[in-house]
Amino acid sequence: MASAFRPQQARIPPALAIPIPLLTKAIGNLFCFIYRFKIGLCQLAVTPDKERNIKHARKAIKEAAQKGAQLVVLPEIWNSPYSNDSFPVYAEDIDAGHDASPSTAMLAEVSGQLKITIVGGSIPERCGDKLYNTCCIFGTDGKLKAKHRKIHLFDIDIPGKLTFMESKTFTSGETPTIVDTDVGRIGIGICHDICFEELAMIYASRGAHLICYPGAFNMTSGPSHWELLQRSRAADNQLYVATCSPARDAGAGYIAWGHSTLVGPFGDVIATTEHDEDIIIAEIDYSILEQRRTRIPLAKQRRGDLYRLVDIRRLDAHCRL
Ligand SMILES: O=C(O)CCC(=O)C(=O)O
Repeated sequence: MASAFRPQQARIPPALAIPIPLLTKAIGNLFCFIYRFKIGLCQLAVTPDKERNIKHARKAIKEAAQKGAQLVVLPEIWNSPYSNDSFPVYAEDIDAGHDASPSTAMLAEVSGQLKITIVGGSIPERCGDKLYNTCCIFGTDGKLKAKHRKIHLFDIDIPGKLTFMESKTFTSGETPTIVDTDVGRIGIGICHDICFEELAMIYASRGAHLICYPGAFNMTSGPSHWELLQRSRAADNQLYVATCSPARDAGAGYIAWGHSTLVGPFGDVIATTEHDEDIIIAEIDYSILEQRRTRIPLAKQRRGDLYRLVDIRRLDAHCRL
């Protein structure tokens, strides 16, 4: 989709056109992350066979890396069917080591082996007597960099259409998560977390370049809200937004909408897909963030004298703030 802001329409003096990208690249290098890279969004078919799901995800991650992706994102709940009956059965104790968590063991192994960053979708996590919907982020050294537990659980009741109560099994996470990686500063949300703009605003105020939302929207809210919310979070906050959904299985109890997408800081859809299995490979260029923020300086224009976002709790920050 074409961006609404075409370079030839810009009113920036020509003399500034070269220094801004150069300057921002230099700043990027200073903070030791890659400024321009490919992202891979693996829209995976998920089955009741956990072992198969893990093997299948591994294969997709390798394929994305072979196609040049330095950051790979997986879907929400990719190792288990999306159902309250399945979550306790498929849950893994992530903190108890690789034997107790074959799904994250695979992510650790493959991220280190391929030297890529992985935003590992989400899996049901068991911690004591609680279950969480948890995303693990792995660095290029294969180490777990951060863990995000879904903050806003998906409880919905639309009579005749969809009733789902995630809170029947999951406990909500208590901390927003922002992490410094080799591919920039990334804020993490899981699916319904995307509906809450305050979370995205906090990430933007803490310098996020990109927000990744593994998500499994459905046939009710998917058509009306999925793309709208991604574009809104990106345009409001002048950053990249990446989403990754499971592929649609029309026979499943919960039918995912699909349509994994990368949105740019202009609110423009850079790459997307339909509902079948797919691997999207697309380019991210952080110099565009500076361009956007310089041309429309929302941060400077914000009226802190009239309204203000209050950051009540400290972020679960795995970055240099
Ligand atoms: O917010 C929505 O409409 C969908 C959210 C969802 O499917 C989820 O959080 O799993």
